[in-house]
Amino acid sequence: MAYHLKSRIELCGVSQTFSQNAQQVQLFQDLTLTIAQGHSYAITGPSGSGKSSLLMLLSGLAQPSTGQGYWLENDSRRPLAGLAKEIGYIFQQFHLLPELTALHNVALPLKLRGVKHAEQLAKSWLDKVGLGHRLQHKPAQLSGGEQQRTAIARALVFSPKFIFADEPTGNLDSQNAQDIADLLFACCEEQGAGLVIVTHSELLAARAEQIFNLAQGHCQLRQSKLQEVYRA
Ligand SMILES: Nc1ncnc2c1ncn2[C@@H]1O[C@H](COP(=O)(O)OP(=O)(O)OP(=O)(O)O)[C@@H](O)[C@H]1O
Repeated sequence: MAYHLKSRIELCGVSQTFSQNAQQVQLFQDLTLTIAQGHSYAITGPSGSGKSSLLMLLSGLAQPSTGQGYWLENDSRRPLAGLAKEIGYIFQQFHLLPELTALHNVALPLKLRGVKHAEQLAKSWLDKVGLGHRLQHKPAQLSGGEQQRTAIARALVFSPKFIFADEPTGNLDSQNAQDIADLLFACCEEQGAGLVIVTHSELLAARAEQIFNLAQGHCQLRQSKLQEVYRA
């Protein structure tokens, strides 16, 4: 795939500060990072170092305290907030809609995009994540791992350009974890999605083309199998 055809996400000189108990906590400062469609990335680091917060910034779901995030496509450079319809996000806490069945949770992003046969497609994705027998169950009637797999099906069902996954295998046994990792990396390799995974699992991180480590406010490239280097 040619360099200029890929969408990219750039964070330029980004800082994130939170107010906690009347104190300012700075998670990271002057962070610059680029990710590209069709490639896979893992973010590792100690608990509380800001990995989930960084994922929210990269996806445009949160705004940095200072600095800018951009979405570059062809010759255009747009604010990251405009990326919302193009991304699949797997939240650490799943965020399934409690009143909807698994089938309707997964069909919802398709319906919002006006896709025909949304429920049929949603069913095929629930089959892929091994939940073909849980279509009519609501989130409260599903185990933690089943909720996680439903959330993964919901994030992948509309072939997003970028997939952001916060601890996507955290609640799964080793066989399910491997199956879900296979599915995520297949979306990256076969459908050309960009994939960013936050994980404590070295096994999962090792499958990504680049591994970043976030610690004490700094994000360092730990390992790279990429030929092309993207710079913000
Ligand atoms: N909206 C917010 N308001 C205030 N503090 C926040 C907010 N979001 C995150 N934080 C704080 O930022 C720090 C980093 O949180 P974050 O969830 O990004 O870390 P993490 O590296 O993903 O952790 P873990 O590996 O335990 O999931 C935590 O101390 C958290 O309390």
